[in-house]
Amino acid sequence: MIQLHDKQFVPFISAKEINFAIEKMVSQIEDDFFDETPIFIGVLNGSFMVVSDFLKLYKKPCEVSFIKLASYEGTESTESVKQLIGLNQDLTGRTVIVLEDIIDTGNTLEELKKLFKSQNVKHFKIATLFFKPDAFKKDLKIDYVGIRIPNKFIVGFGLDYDGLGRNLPEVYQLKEE
Ligand SMILES: O=P(O)(O)OC[C@H]1O[C@H](OP(=O)(O)OP(=O)(O)O)[C@H](O)[C@@H]1O
Ligand SMILES: Nc1nc2[nH]cnc2c(=O)[nH]1
Repeated sequence: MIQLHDKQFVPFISAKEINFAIEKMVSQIEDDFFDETPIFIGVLNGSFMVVSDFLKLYKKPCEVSFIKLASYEGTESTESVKQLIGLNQDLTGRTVIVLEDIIDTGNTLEELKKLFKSQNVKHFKIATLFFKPDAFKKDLKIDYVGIRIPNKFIVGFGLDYDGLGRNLPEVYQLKEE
């Protein structure tokens, strides 16, 4: 068990399971886009670890860039997604694959779809390491999912609780009171 600020968390997903899920996503995307040079877009802050591990395993030509969006405060979604750093690159005609650490309510995903709609890309795909199907409220497609998880707050592997926990190499779940 670990303590971050006022809350306790229990081990949930090991580093090995995470690596296995990322390997699976890499091989699906390599197969689907073997004749393209995709540009992977990480959504900061949370995605930095999944982007890093994903790219180390991706063996075909590719590019990477980041945008910064945020909606979560404490352990709750705020419903309003703020764009803190935008796109600074022409994506016309490109294959764009967004890499997310987690899709929860889908508010961030909806904002991402809006953001990229006007960009005239060739393909636009969404890949997420973690997905909470029971929290997802949108009628939007998610193209690649690493691990489906229950609707409970998690930390580690890039995900934080009020700033702490992003550096943990495995994932922990909020302990029931
Ligand atoms: O589906 P949603 O309910 O929108 O949740 C998903 C978003 O929540 C997290 O970001 P957060 O807003 O916590 O910002 P951070 O990445 O800087 O921690 C995560 O990185 C996703 O972008
Ligand atoms: N740390 C963290 N951030 C999130 N953003 C959306 N869902 C979550 C979650 O379960 N944990």
